[in-house]
Amino acid sequence: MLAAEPVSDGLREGAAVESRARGSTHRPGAAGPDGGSPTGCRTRGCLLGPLVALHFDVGFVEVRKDRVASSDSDVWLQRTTPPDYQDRHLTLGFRKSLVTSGDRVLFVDDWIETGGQANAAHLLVEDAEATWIGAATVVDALHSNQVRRQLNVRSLLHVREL
Ligand SMILES: O=P(O)(O)OC[C@H]1O[C@H](OP(=O)(O)OP(=O)(O)O)[C@H](O)[C@@H]1O
Repeated sequence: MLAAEPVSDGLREGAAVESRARGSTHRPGAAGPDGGSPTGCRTRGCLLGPLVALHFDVGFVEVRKDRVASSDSDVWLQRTTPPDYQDRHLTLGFRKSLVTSGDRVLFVDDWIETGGQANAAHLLVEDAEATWIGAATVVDALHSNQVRRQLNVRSLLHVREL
């Protein structure tokens, strides 16, 4: 869906600035059309996710990173990532009640590099017995084609274009 949109100069420039800010190897942060629920990793993913959700008039669910246990009694689904681009093992999660078996989920983020966070989100969607549509990112910096295929990643730009 995002890949069908023309890439504006502003978007390309924004991604390039982000790339420079993080160094040449890194980047800038989940979501669903057609009745699906966009999900988004804070913080950048949480800027993009709601915009995509508004565009498709569907719900948005934030994927929280390393959530601090709160006082509420809600049940959370949580998964720990494999090492991400910063070699971190992050615990990602969302309230169980927010994603259910009838939902179709598109993961929206600004950047994907190892695919660690998107992979954890994929497992969370499976835990919720919902359907994973794929991952839509602004920049694809994946090194592995296997991850791209497995998670059905679609991006506006490849990191080589920055
Ligand atoms: O493919 P991976 O290796 O998992 O990396 C991708 C993630 O890394 C960045 O988020 P970051 O953790 O830097 O936080 P941010 O969302 O606050 O930018 C990016 O926004 C993705 O969420």
